[in-house]
Formats: sequence, structure tokens, C-alpha cells
Amino acid sequence: MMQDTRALQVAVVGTGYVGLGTAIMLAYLGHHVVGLDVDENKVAMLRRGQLPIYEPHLDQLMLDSGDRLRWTTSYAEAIPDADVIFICVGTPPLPSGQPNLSYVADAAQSIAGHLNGKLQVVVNKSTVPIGTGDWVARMLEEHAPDYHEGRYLVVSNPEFLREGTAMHDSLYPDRIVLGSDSPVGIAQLVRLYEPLLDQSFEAPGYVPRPAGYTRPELVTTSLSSAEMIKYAANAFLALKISFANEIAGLCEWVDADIAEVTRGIGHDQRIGPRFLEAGAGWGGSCFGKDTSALISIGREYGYDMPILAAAVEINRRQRQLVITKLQQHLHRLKGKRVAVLGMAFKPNTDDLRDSPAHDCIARLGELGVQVVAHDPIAMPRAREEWRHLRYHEAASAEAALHGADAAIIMTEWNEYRQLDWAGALRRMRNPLVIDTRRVITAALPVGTVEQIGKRAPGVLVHEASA
Ligand SMILES: NC(=O)c1ccc[n+]([C@@H]2O[C@H](COP(=O)([O-])OP(=O)(O)OC[C@H]3O[C@@H](n4cnc5c(N)ncnc54)[C@H](O)[C@@H]3O)[C@@H](O)[C@H]2O)c1
Ligand SMILES: O=c1ccn([C@@H]2O[C@H](COP(=O)(O)OP(=O)(O)O[C@H]3O[C@H](CO)[C@@H](O)[C@H](O)[C@H]3O)[C@@H](O)[C@H]2O)c(=O)[nH]1
Repeated sequence: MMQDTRALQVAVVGTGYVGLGTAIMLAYLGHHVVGLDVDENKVAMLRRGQLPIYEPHLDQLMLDSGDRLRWTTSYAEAIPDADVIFICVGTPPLPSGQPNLSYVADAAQSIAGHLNGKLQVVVNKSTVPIGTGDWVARMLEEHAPDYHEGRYLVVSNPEFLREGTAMHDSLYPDRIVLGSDSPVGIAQLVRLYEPLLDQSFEAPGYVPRPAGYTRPELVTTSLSSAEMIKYAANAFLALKISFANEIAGLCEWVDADIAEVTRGIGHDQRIGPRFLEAGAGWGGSCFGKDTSALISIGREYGYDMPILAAAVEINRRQRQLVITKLQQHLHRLKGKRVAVLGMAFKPNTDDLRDSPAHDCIARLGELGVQVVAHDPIAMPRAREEWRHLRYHEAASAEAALHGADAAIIMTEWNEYRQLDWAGALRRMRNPLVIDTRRVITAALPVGTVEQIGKRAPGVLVHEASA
């Protein structure tokens, strides 16, 4: 833990996935943090010590941050005393593909109204189009009680955490990007992140420091470059997955296995093994939104981005492929009962935003299928957010599979990997599994397991030949 003399007063505006992680991590490192949200229910929950989202270890880290952490809905309470103010509000997509910046604008104006006229650094962590940082700086100047040109320092500090491993990614990041034209602003952020940059904090036992990890790279850039880095990173990761999915499709025609192929290319250090897992396509709150945003930013300048557009199109095709594979085995879907295992967009989160499972359940509904869905964590959230979908909830994966005509594994939860698949398949009406995430690794004595990027029938071993 850092010495208290280095501790800063921090305000974090927006307590969603990013704001909560940021606030709790900074308090754990020794700073005094107040998290602010306009959502009164969220703040009330946080004050009771409850988290409004599911993220592994976040609750433990919150407990270990002790009384350095407070929650409020009041800008008047959070802003005047803060040395550093983070903007972590949402930037969801508009129908045009451009991000909705109204939450950032509201937050910036509310912050401006409570600045104290002394040195305060406003840090933007929300993912925003290039130029937004300058726009925020102008808003602060215009809406602050006294006009102080150049006094309100804005730094872009994009966030690279992944949901499900947010605490690990926050405590042991690959890099910290700080973009600003103000050396004073950068220096304040270097001071804030000192425990991370030096890795001088005591690693919590439940999120241990990875073997071989030393410290993050510090990357200082202009405001615009930092904003671009965030979009470029997500776009590259999304297109890496889309590339794997495109090759996976060809693997099925030529009788190759995409898992073997990506293992083979991933050992080339210029390529790397990560983010090459073929499957039902990428989802989540960021990749779809950020690729669309980048394409629409290009469009503003009359600049085409064909590689990115292709990555998005392949992802759309990949989601449809799941249903096509089902149709190849079950010719008439109407009236059939299909188990969908996994609703969250990836394991270890309850986030349902742009989840491939959503499109799968929606399409099955259109085809007259009776869907029985299960997720170890995300079902209560789906009850609220997926009211427009028609499906039945199953109490367990086994219950979803019982009597089903087919199953689709959409999310690679550990629980599904550990299932007694041989037993579960025997209890299905028709033992067919579309395993989009390579959850089933062993040959099974019964049934058909169809996987992405591997020629059908995948790991099929019929009872007769077993
Ligand atoms: N979710 C991720 O994994 C992730 C990772 C990196 C970057 N990002 C980016 O970070 C930003 C936040 O994402 P998120 O997933 O945490 O969003 P979120 O929707 O989970 O949370 C945003 C929060 O901001 C609050 N809010 C909205 N307007 C406000 C205002 N004026 N004042 C105070 N609070 C306000 C909302 O009530 C909500 O709690 C986005 O730009 C996103 O692209 C997200
Ligand atoms: O090889 C892979 C890796 C991921 N995925 C899918 O890609 C999506 C996104 O996964 P992941 O990137 O692990 O989760 P996110 O929490 O969305 O994190 C991404 O988006 C965040 C928000 O911007 C960034 O901060 C992170 O760096 C970036 O990885 C999920 O649907 C995964 O199933 C694959 O299909 N194949």
C-alpha cells in the first residue's frame, strides 16, 4: 500500500463496469475515492455494500479498500475536493453507429459546475471519438463558475479491461495510456498510478500477480492519439477473431480443424495465440459499438474502412451460422425444443449487451422453436433485459438438456465444461449439440457434437462404433 502522503482524492463519475472497477482499484491502491452515479438505486446498493454487477473478486477488493471508498449521487459532494476526476459514463451506440455522447456531455457539464478553481485534472476513461477530449475541455471552461482558460486539464486514459477478468486486468495491465497536451496533467496521473507502475502494492491473494509479470508500459501520447488507441485496439482484436472465424469456415470445407490451425499460427510470435478462438462470433458492449464508431468516424471524413467493415460482416454471418448448423441436422425446427446454454456474452460476467446468445434465442423464436435457456449467473438480468424474447428458464444445464431435441452451447462457462455430457446426452430426446465454444473436448459414446471450424460431425462417435 502506498504512503498516505502520495494518496490523492479521486472522484469517479459513472459506476458501471468501468467506473466500479476504477474506483475500487484506486481505493485498494490507497487513494481516497468517491464514486458518483445518477442512478440512485445503484448508489443505494453500493452504500449497502452490494455490487450492482457480477464481476469476480470485485466484492472482495471492495471490502479490502475499507473506508477509503464512498458512494454518492451528488456532484456537489464529489467534485470540489477531488484532485482527479474520472469520467466513466456509457457511450452506447446510436442507430447511426456513432456513439451517444450525451452522457459524457451531461457529466462534463455537471463536473464543470462544481470545479474549485484550483488544479484539478479531468480524466476521460469512456471510449469516445477522437476530438472528444478537446470538446470536454471547452465544456469545462464554458460551464465552470469562473472562466479559466487552460486551467482545466483533460487527460485521456482509455480503459482496456475485459469483463470477467476486470480485476486482474486493472491490477496487472499490459500498458497504461495517458494522452494529454498538458505535462502537468500527465504528471498528476503518473503520481496516481505510481503503485501500479511500480507494482509496489501488495497483491491480493485472490488476484495474485501473474508469474513473470513485472510492470505495465507507460505510453504517453497526445489526447487524440490516446482516443484513437482505444478504438484501434478493439478494432484489431475484433478483426483478429473475425479472421479466425473466416478461416474456420474454410476449415470445414477442406477437413482441417481451426483449433489446430490457430495453435499452429499462434506460435509465430508475430501473430500470437490470443483472440483467435473461432466460435459464435464476438459480442459484448464494446467490440460492436467501437467497430461501428470507427467506421462512422471514417465516414465523416469520406474515408472507407473496408477491413473493419468485413470484420463486422463476418461476425454477423458467424451468428447466423449457429442456426444454419442446427437446421442442417434438424430439418424442421418448428415445435422442436432446443436448449441454449449460456446467455452472457462471455463467461464470468452477467453482462448481456450484444450477446450472440440473444440473436440465437431471438431467431429460434422466429422459427417457432421452444427455447429452454440457462446461464449460471446472467438469468436474473435476462429476466429484466430480455423480456422481449420468448424462452423458458431452466434451473440447471441438466434440466435444460432433459428431453431437448438439440442443444446449443453459446457461452463457455466452466460449469458446462465440467458437465457429465455422456449422461446429459442420453437424457436428451435427440442427442445433438451445437458446441460453438469447444466446451466438449472428449469423445462421447452417444450423439452428435457439431463444432465451429471442424468438419461435421465433429467429435461424433456413434454408439454402434464406440
Ligand atoms: N464495459 C467494459 O468492459 C468497458 C471496457 C473499456 C472501456 N469501456 C468504456 O467505458 C465506458 C463505460 O462503460 P460501462 O460498461 O462501464 O458502462 P455502464 O453502462 O455499465 O455504466 C455507465 C454508468 O454511468 C452512469 N451515468 C450515466 N450518465 C451519468 C452522469 N451524467 N453522471 C453520473 N453517472 C452517469 C450510468 O447510470 C451507469 O451506471 C464506455 O464508454 C465504454 O465503451 C467499457
Ligand atoms: O478468441 C476469442 C476471444 C474473444 N471472443 C469473443 O469476443 C467477445 C469479447 O471478449 P473480450 O474481449 O474477452 O471481452 P470484453 O469485456 O468485451 O473486452 C473487450 O472490450 C473491452 C471494452 O472496450 C476492452 O477494454 C477489452 O480490452 C476488450 O478485450 C466475447 O463475445 C468473446 O466470446 C471470441 O469469440 N474469440
